[in-house]
Amino acid sequence: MGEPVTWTATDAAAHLHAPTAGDDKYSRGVVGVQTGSAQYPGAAVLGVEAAWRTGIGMVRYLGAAREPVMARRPETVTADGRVQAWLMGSGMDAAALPPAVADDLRAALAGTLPAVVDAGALELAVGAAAPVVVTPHAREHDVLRKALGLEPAGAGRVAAAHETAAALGGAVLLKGAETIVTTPSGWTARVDAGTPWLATAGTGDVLGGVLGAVVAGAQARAEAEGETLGADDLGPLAATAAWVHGRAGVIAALRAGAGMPGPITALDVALALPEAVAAASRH
Ligand SMILES: NC(=O)C1=CN([C@@H]2O[C@H](COP(=O)(O)OP(=O)(O)OC[C@H]3O[C@@H](n4cnc5c(N)ncnc54)[C@H](OP(=O)(O)O)[C@@H]3O)[C@@H](O)[C@H]2O)[C@@H](O)CC1
Ligand SMILES: Nc1ncnc2c1ncn2[C@@H]1O[C@H](COP(=O)(O)OP(=O)(O)O)[C@@H](O)[C@H]1O
Repeated sequence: MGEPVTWTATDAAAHLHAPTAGDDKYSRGVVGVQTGSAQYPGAAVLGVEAAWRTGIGMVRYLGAAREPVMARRPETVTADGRVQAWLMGSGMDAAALPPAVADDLRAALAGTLPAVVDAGALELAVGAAAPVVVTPHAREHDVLRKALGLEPAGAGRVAAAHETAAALGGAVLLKGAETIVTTPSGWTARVDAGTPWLATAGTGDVLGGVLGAVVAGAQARAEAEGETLGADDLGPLAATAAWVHGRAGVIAALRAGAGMPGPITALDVALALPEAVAAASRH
């Protein structure tokens, strides 16, 4: 494992791309979203909102929470079709995945398109053919490690996250006050751009949407060059998403407290994403 880099605004800016005159909605990337459930419809709304507000050509929502998603974001497309990356698992309970949903997730993970795998889909990432980036919090990390035959992580978060990435053959974004991102080859970053006000329900679902949009955009650019993303490419993209999410949390908290950090909701974070993206682009 290499020495962890500290991810900065300049690093994030290098992985965020404003549209140009030559772009159209497809060239900017389409993210296919399989999130939410009857139990957790809100997670789907939050991830879709976040993907749109990070900047993306199209969000294709194919999960079980179409009604609330469309009520909030009518620009979302619910028809099946081509995508450049998948976002899956937020707002799903692994123990209660309907068989048809599990089949759809497995089919996506058996393909070649990059996938952002969160919450209820994490264990399905084990053995995936697709390049994956998983986004566990501490407890989900231990559940994933168990599925990989590893012991609980303990205190050494960086080493443990890398061990998980190597065993999985995928990138790992380990959430917490400090976010760790690491890839199978050993590339590792620390991202500490946020605020403890982010410790509120649904902010992880927002992060999933940010990362889905960033990965779909990068895959669209790779495809235009006749290339495709691999698991190691997903590390810097994940660190960028964590930076943007953290900065959006700070912007939202300062807005909520009229200049001093104040309490925020996950939707506040999603609404602050355009300013966070613009803040990175200034570097
Ligand atoms: N509006 C919506 O639709 C929302 C939907 N959501 C969706 O809900 C689903 C379940 O997600 P969840 O992570 O909240 O798992 P849940 O089964 O409640 O917790 C089980 C136990 O895990 C632990 N634990 C939890 N967090 C931890 C952490 N950060 N770091 C360490 N440990 C942590 C804690 O155990 P303890 O530490 O208390 O023993 C807790 O009792 C998932 O699909 C998600 O996307 C949420 O995003 C919220 C908004
Ligand atoms: N104390 C903290 N300081 C900074 N960021 C935090 C803190 N606690 C949590 N976060 C961030 O908030 C988000 C929480 O995600 P997650 O645990 O998945 O919550 P949820 O499942 O409710 O969406 C992550 O991006 C995490 O890094």
